[in-house]
Parts: sequence; structure tokens; C-alpha cells
Amino acid sequence: MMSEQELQALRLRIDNLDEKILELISDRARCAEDVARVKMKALPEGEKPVFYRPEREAQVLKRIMERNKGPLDNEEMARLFREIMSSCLALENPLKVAYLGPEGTFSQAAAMKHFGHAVISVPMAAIDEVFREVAAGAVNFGVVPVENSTEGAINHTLDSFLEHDMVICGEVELRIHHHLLVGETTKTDKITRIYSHAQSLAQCRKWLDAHYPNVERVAVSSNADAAKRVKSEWNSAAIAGDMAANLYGLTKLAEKIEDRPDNSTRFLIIGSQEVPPTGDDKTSVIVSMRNKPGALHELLVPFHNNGIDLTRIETRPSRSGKWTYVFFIDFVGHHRDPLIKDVLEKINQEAVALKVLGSYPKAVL
Ligand SMILES: C=C(O[C@@H]1C=C(C(=O)O)C=C[C@H]1O)C(=O)O
Repeated sequence: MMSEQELQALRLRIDNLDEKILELISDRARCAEDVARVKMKALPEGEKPVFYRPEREAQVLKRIMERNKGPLDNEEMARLFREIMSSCLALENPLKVAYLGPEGTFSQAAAMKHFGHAVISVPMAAIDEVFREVAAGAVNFGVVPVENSTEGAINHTLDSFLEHDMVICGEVELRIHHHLLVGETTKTDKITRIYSHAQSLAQCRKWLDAHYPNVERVAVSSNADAAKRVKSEWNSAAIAGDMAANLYGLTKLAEKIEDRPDNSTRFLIIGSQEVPPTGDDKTSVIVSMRNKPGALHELLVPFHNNGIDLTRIETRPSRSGKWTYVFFIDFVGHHRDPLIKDVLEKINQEAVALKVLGSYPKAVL
């Protein structure tokens, strides 16, 4: 049959292409090994080499996206290169990354999206533990959620920045799809309890009001924890994402139940290493101002006067006095850019305290 021959010919072509791709990937991996040797050689006595270079990785991914002509779309192509780089870096030095666990959480999905799958990922029981693990040097990086497009700031993360000296080295955005999950033994018409993380319950509030108005909603420490509980309870369901559903072998009673279709969470990569500019960066700072009228205005004027794009401002209690506040501000630019340096100096003159949490490449994926 003609089509059988056609199929065979195409498969032969694919086999040949795969061989070429294999050779090229191996060449690339050898290059990365050489890079590691060069990094070691250039090192002053006693200093530890820095193998992971987020600014370089962001440039590699951007370049791929700029050059991609399809038929795979940019994001898909970048995702493939993300994994190739991840494996190349693991040859130099496998990274250890802590995240808000247990296994199957969106934080783990964010860690994989940012670093690829060739890292050693370490689940932690709480956001603060992720910070502590990074501060202790037990892992290279941590991944923590910082804001959700439906529910706003993740206060635990903001407050942890007040307690730990951390450098923000990157950001990653993840589309969050929630599903209503049940186990093999669940009697789906007799559900009396729905478990999930408080954030996820809030992100599905309207859907729950419409479909399960009289069912108890129980907030637990994570979506993955919710999924785990449901396995052994015939009268409960969980709200969680795909990773947790697969990990705990649950089935979807309803898919994509988040109230807003664009529901996304932004995560930060925390570490101890400063990231050089890429030309397309963001900076996060914490500022505390004197408690007087017009303080917030004074803080914002230098940004406005210099045309700097503020992407986010969040207020938290300062924890050093009643009714005193700190501002978490994100803006476009790198703290080493002369213009940004100038603005930060001006703010510093008026502020009680100013701390640069880090400058990092804007999320590419
Ligand atoms: C190869 C390097 O080391 C690592 C691996 C990279 C890659 O595979 O392209 C890029 C940056 C680093 O995280 C490098 O610094 O260029």
C-alpha cells in the first residue's frame, strides 16, 4: 500500500534526524563539561565555582524563542531546550532545589518548569523551612509561591523575607488548573467534605458555591496533602492539580474548576548568589518609611520621575511596632543599572531602611 510505504519512508527520515539530534545534544553536553573546566580553572584559591548561571540560561531560552520558525510554538521549543540545559548543567554539577512540599505541589511543578527535571528536588513542610534550608546551605536554591492572580499575596513568603537574608535569583509563572479529585472507593454522590489548601479553596470559591454549597471545606497544608487524604476516605474529595492527581492515582470528577480561567501563581527562586544583568530584568526591594503623612507618595515619586515601571507593590506589618509597615516593591530594571542605582539612592535618603532582595531575569517561560 502506498501509504504504508510513505509511513516507512517518513519513519526512516525521523530515525536519521534523531541520530543527528543525538549527536548534537552529546556535543552540547561535552561543551558544558568544558565550560565547567574553564569555570574551575579561572577560580581564585579557596573559592567555590558557580556553575548555574540564570542570566545565561535566560539568554539561551530567549534566543531559541527568537529564532524558532515553527511548527512547534515558542513555549514548547523553549521547554525542550530547558530540559537539555538542565541535563547539561547536571553534568557540571547537579543542583539541589528545595520547594514547598509534599511531592505533587504546584511549587514542585514550578521548580521543574524553572530548572528542568535534572535537579535533585527536596520537599519541605513549610515555606519558612524552604528559606531555612537555603540559608543553611543545605540546598542551592528554594522555590516559594509569592502571589496568585486571583487571591493576591502569599503572606508567609513575604514575611519570611523579613526574617532571612535571601537573594532572589529568578521568577517563574505557572498557570494553575484545579480539579475535583476522588479516589477509587469514593461514593461520589455522598461527598461530605472537600480538602484543599486555603488558597485553592479560595480560587474555586464560586464553583464550590454553585456545585457543593453544603459540603464542608477543609483547609489543609497543601493540595498534595489533600489528595493523599482522599485516597483512604470514601466520603471526601480533594481540590488539587495534575501532578497530585497522578501521584496519588485519583480521578477527576470535574476539571479546571478555578473561578478565573487565567488563574496563575508567581513563584520566586531564592538563593545566595547575585545575578548579573541580562538587559531584561526585574528587581525586588523591601522599604520601610517613617510613619508620617505622604510617606508612600515620597517613596513612589522617584520611580515615577524616572519612568520606572512598577510591577507590584505590597504592604505588610513591619513586626517592629504597632501600625508600622514595610513595602515590598517589584520594578523593571537591574539594581546595577545607573538609573536604578540613582533612584534607589534617592529612596534610601528618605527611608528608614531599604533592602534590595535581588535583581533577576524576567520569567522567560
Ligand atoms: C554551560 C554553562 O553552564 C550552565 C549550563 C548552561 C547551558 O547548558 O547552556 C547555561 C548556563 C549554566 O547554568 C554556561 O555557563 O555557559
